[in-house]
Amino acid sequence: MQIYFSCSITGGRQDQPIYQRIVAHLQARGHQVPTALLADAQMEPPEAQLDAAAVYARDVNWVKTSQALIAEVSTPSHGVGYEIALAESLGMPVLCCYQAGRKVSKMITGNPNPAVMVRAYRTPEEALQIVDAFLGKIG
Ligand SMILES: O=c1[nH]c(=O)n([C@H]2C[C@H](O)[C@@H](COP(=O)(O)O)O2)cc1CO
Repeated sequence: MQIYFSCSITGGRQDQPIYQRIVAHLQARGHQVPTALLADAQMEPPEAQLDAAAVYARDVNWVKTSQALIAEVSTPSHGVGYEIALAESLGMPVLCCYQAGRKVSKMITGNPNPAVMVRAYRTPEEALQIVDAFLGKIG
């Protein structure tokens, strides 16, 4: 399926290695990830060439054409929060995962919607297990 992977850019890139692990895991399972480039360590130079309106239109279209959204929310990000709310409003299944011990907005952790799964992980391997559990639930 097509899965929108959402991760912090402007909010900070310190969690980039886990973004890449999650995207590689999804692709290895045969899923299409239109935002795969955003998980890349070298993401910033090409992406920075695009103007804001082009990024917004592209990403909203990618969310709308995806069957699920997976967000890594350890680092607070306006864009990630927006994308989560957009996917939720479209009735899509959403996974928000984050490293245990990180401070995550109560607007994420307090969401009672059963279609929005919020999970903490302790290791990258556990993050991938959570991704698999989410995929198993929606698949
Ligand atoms: O250059 C960009 N390209 C892009 O696709 N985004 C989208 C995808 C990410 O999941 C999310 C990151 O938002 P933020 O930049 O507020 O951390 O927004 C965000 C930016 C920069 O704001």
